[in-house]
Amino acid sequence: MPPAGGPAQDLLRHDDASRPSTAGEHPGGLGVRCSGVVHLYRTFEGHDVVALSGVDLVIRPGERVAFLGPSGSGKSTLLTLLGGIQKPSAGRIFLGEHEISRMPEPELAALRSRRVSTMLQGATRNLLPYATARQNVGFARLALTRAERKEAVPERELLARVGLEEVADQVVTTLSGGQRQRLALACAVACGPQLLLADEPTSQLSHADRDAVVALLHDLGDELGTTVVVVTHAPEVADTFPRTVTMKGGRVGSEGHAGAEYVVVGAEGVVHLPTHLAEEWPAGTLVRIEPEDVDRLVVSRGAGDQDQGPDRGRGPDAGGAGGGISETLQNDRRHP
Ligand SMILES: Nc1ncnc2c1ncn2[C@@H]1O[C@H](COP(=O)(O)OP(=O)(O)OP(=O)(O)O)[C@@H](O)[C@H]1O
Repeated sequence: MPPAGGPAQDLLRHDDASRPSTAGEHPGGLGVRCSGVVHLYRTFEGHDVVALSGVDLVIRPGERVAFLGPSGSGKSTLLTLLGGIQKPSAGRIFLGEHEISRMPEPELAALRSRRVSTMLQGATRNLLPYATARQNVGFARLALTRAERKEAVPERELLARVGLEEVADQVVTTLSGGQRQRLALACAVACGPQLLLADEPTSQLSHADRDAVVALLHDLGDELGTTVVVVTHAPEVADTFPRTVTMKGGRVGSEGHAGAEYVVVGAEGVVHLPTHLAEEWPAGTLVRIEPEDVDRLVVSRGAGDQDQGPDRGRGPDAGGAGGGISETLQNDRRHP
């Protein structure tokens, strides 16, 4: 297994210090700001599906974030919006100073080809299947000028750094799943992006391939300051990211920072209950919210709820202790 264990600067930097590389420019990361982002899909039958229902999110330049959340919660949709692949139905998205939600397509295409790389779910969706590994990297670099291409890390060297030197001239269809994913990553970083978005980059990989891909993603962040956002279902992958954003029902439900989990207050003061409580206190349940002090709320399901809540027909044993489950919510000001 290749460079995963190697020094961080090995990923893209050219060995010959006298020859500058695209990677050597250290362009830094691109920050992201989403405000009230809503996205609807129209199905063939003409129904609207609400994929995102009001996402407010800020990602700082150079941050590394893992998007988590149940299937259908909107992770992939949000990633494609950040990558400028789709435009939101409503709301605003900024990458750095640029508002991509209103950007004309030619400008958006330039951003996508030079500054933002999106790895779609499934390595082969990002690759030309009947081209060789080396040709794929060459294709990914078409947006570079001739001079920039000359300065960039040579294709073979880039492939060596993701452990694919031996298979540089093999066509994609002959590569293993892990090799394809590493090739997709090499293509994604080939122009030295400032924002890398990767949807399930480790799904269906062996543990060794998964760890190698994750290490490469972090190397990119270390080396170029690239902002890295991944969608993942794998706790082993999420654990390597300093920040997690958990999507719930089309918006940001909670965030993890340095191992602590925070519920996120949404528009109009809406918060999601922790999952274990949401099951016991179904939608429509009446709760009391009482301030205990300035940074603490007590949320309790009162006795009256048994008569008024939506589960009133479920009997006294259904869900929770009618007389007094309570949860204390604390606004932790240590949160960055
Ligand atoms: N092309 C589409 N047409 C219609 N509905 C769609 C389309 N793509 C996604 N959806 C719907 O939008 C919602 C969000 O989907 P999305 O794929 O973003 O969620 P996700 O959290 O990434 O799910 P998963 O973890 O399964 O990939 C889901 O209800 C999904 O069925």
